[in-house]
Amino acid sequence: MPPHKPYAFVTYRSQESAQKAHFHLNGGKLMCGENGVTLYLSFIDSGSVFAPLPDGLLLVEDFVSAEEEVQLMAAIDWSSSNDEVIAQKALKHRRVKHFGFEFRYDNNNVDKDEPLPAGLPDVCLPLLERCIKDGYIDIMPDQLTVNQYQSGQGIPPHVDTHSAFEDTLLSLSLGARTVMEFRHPDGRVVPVVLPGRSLLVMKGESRYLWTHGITPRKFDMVPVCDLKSSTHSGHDLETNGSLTLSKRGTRTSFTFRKIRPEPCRCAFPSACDSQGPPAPLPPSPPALPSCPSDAARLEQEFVHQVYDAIAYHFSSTRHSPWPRVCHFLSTLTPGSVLVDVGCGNGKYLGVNPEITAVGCDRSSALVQICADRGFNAFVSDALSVPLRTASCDACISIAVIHHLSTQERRLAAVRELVRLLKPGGRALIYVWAFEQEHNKQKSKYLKDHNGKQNLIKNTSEGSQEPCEYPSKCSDGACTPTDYMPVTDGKLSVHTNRTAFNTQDLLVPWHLKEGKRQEEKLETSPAPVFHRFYHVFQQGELEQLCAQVSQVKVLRSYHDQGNWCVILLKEELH
Ligand SMILES: O=C(O)CCC(=O)C(=O)O
Ligand SMILES: [Fe+2]
Ligand SMILES: [Zn+2]
Repeated sequence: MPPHKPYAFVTYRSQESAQKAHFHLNGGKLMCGENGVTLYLSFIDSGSVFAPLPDGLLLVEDFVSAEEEVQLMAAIDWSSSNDEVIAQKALKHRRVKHFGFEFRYDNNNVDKDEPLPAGLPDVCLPLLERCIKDGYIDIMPDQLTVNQYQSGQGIPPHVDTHSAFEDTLLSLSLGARTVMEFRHPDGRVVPVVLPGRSLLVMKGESRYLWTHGITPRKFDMVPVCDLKSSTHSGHDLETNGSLTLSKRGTRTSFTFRKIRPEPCRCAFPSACDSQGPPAPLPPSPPALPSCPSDAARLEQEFVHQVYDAIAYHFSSTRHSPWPRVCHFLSTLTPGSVLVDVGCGNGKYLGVNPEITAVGCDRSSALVQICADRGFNAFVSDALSVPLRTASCDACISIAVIHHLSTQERRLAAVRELVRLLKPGGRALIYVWAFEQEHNKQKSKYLKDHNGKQNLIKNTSEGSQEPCEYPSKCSDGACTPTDYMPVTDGKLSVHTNRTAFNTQDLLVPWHLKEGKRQEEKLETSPAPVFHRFYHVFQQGELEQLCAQVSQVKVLRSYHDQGNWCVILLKEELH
């Protein structure tokens, strides 16, 4: 049982006995004291802990002796603040010192023309020579970053900038054991136990494609065999496959890197800043999905990956909460539990301070932005939210369900929202409307659209993406069949500020990057990403909700280019 955590891990010898325990214990009452407690069980896959290391990753245990460890630690003077000599930064999560070149966390790069006066400390040279002799690296590193983590501190998942450093990264761990997580873009996670005095060599795929990071926490779950001294080898029967907790202490790491003089030419362009962002235009637009796995793939590529890539820019265009959503939130009674499914940057999570608001989003980059703003948010798919049935007084899902690519999945998303609601609870859903003009009123965006300036903007506050009202639709005579996907079955790419002529489409997002990238813009155009949308026709959202049992549509309305419903979950009789 991790200290101060309200849960425990239990390991079973076989899957059958684990299933049996789950069946008999989950939801059961345990009498203790007057009230008793309810047990909730869920399966945790410990498989990843025993997964093979990512390609190109090598862990060399006992790379330095205990004496060398002492010498290396002593060589770092944390009290000095002489920025002329070495760049020292007190980062929120850990202490950092740079030698050779400063690594700048504002642009994630190094000033290659401005070496620091102090090169690598002399004590490092013997062990670097050993690295060359043993074949861990080919060239002598010229940059060193020393990180010091107290128990509970960490470093966010990242790939060391390709254009800044050559292939091989060496990370020497000193002091306390910790766990570093490697994540592949396909979702695989491999925790790697780093004992003190070990050397981690990251090359190839593990360096270029997988992110590495240390989750800030005070205890790690580690295989029992990793706690034994390295002289005791062999996984005996008792401990084979068992996990235990390892308490974190202070860990100091020396990361040695070689500055890269030329742009990176690695074989992983999707993660390579030298080789630009992924193909700006889909070479061949995808077709509407014909099976569930196609649908999931389409959304993965044309929704999830895009939001992760544009998260910061997207968030900077989403600051004002929409008034009618705020009004809904203000009607919730104090103490209500609200979940915002697809919460984006969390702009609705703080609107009503008298309720408990929790957000979730598919994009971990957006969830990170929520966390940075002090909101409760977690990564989750809208089709499977890890919250208990009937646990929420209210749900909102604003501009989310239109990103699902089949009717079944949009229906499943509504069902999932309703599942979360307590009987008597209410849900508010917004989806982007095919009709951008309602009751002869253009959406706010269209009214605001009066100059070239707006043309480069992706969005305006109060409305979704630009769309001029389709002239042939203005009499309301269009039927759904007029707007089926285009000819060859491929999705069409929507041209901003032109009429929708189909309900299923790809909407471009022109990434406007930060200052550093603006400089780059002079030579290369802003990258364009494409998001899948299914824009809803009048009545379609209500029809969808009508298929869900135990819920009724309290109200439906058009708000600034969106169709909206408020649902009420009925009491069971
Ligand atoms: O602490 C470590 O081993 C890794 C540090 C790291 O990833 C970095 O500074 O880029
Ligand atoms: Fe790193
Ligand atoms: Zn690269």
